[in-house]
Amino acid sequence: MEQVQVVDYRADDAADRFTRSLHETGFGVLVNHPIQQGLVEKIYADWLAFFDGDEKQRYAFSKETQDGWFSTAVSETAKGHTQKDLKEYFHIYPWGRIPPALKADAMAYYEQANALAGELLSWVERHTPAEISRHYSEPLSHMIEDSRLTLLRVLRYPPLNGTEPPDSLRAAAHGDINLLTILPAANEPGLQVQARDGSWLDVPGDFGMLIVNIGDMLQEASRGHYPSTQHRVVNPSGEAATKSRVSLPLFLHPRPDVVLSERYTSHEYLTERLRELGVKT
Ligand SMILES: O=C(O)CCC(=O)C(=O)O
Ligand SMILES: [Fe+2]
Repeated sequence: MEQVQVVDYRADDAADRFTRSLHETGFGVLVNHPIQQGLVEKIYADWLAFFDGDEKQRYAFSKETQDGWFSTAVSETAKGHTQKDLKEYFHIYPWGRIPPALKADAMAYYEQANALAGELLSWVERHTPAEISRHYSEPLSHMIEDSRLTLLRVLRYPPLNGTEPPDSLRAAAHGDINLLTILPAANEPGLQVQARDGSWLDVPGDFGMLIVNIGDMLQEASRGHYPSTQHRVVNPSGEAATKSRVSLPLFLHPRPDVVLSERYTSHEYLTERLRELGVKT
């Protein structure tokens, strides 16, 4: 496949190069973007401490609302896989439960990332061929306006101790469900994307970069023009296996009533996929 491009957000041709990378690989990476790296690093440090402590026990996730802490025992099994991922995570919604001491920074980040996402969606829209975009039921950036479902996930992949089931990965190969995902580079490597020939390539992820990928809902709405590419997080070995990995994806979700295609509204699509993941009844 073509390479995932690293694009300077401030360049004149940024929108063009970035959306071409999304079209060709499902991924694009930004540097010199407006998200504050200091805020990201503070969130990483504070949440690593949270996951190391006991307070998380009071935030067990709700199947109904999907907010709160998902322990390693309940974490997702990627579609088509049998082993659970080696991860725990916390789902943050502006209306949801969140430890009070962590709330202000998380909300500040949510606002910044959501604002940037709106702009990136308008880049995506502007660079969609007319024969595709005429099928969008509304402008893409409208689809996320006032959405209560856009989700900030703080992920913690614990150190490995050698007792992990064989074949289990930090995150098994999967496509994201939502429209677009915005992901600051994690504190440790491991994220890979699948090429058309089936091989796995490292996603550029120097500290400070911002990784963006297409989700299944945008693939559905764009009739495949923007592909939702399989990606995964591989297990570290040696010294790196003793370290936790933390990452912070924002999953942009449309309002539930948004029509994605003739087959699906966004609500129908999400419900079907959460059932498959085993986190909803
Ligand atoms: O942790 C990462 O780098 C990626 C996480 C991811 O792909 C996901 O949670 O959907
Ligand atoms: Fe993902």
